Amino acid sequence: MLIRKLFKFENAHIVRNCSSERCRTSIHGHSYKVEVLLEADALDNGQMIYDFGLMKGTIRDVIDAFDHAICFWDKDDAEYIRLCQTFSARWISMPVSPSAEQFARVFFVIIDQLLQQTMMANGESDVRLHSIIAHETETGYAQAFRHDAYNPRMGEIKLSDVIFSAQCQSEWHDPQMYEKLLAGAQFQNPVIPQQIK
Ligand SMILES: Nc1nc2c(c(=O)[nH]1)N=C([C@H](O)[C@H](O)COP(=O)(O)OP(=O)(O)OP(=O)(O)O)CN2
Repeated sequence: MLIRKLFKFENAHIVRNCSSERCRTSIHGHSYKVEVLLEADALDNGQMIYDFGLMKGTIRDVIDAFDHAICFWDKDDAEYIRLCQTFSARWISMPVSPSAEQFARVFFVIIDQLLQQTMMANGESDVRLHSIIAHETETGYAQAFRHDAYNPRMGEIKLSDVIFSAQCQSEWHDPQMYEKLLAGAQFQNPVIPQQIK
């Protein structure tokens, strides 16, 4: 079974080398919608795949870091990158260009690792990330599945190569969250008392 939770953020970018002239030559923004799809073959103690409320912890934090931020490809022009970092407190450096396709892949890799390092505490047995859908506009989206996220032909995404500005990190519930993710630390879901056994 699949469940889906929708997140939203506003973000600015430029996508180098693409066919659409406006897109490759001018900084512009989108109201993104990101769908996180989880799957499992069993239910937890609340008879859910994964409580939607749990997705409002580290998963929401990491997506919300992109809100009101500018994203750039770390291979972009050095002067452009310097100016982004100078004039925007909120920026994210990515190892791939910020197309809808790559946003979907980047979110997949980060959220997949977050889930792997999360200590489940309510009977979730095999919850796993199914896919990420990144809607760039009302009419266009990209959906990344596991084989896309880790496909070297689409560019390797190492977690350590996704860099969040200090301002982006400061608004997380735990500003050290990404450092902990990189270090392999565990994230503990809340343990709740069972009302009916
Ligand atoms: N496959 C992709 N194609 C395009 C992407 C992308 O990320 N993946 N991105 C862009 C631009 O960012 C552009 O702003 C969005 O393109 P488009 O859908 O053409 O935007 P419109 O606002 O013109 O959409 P309409 O709903 O058709 O008016 C380009 N392509």
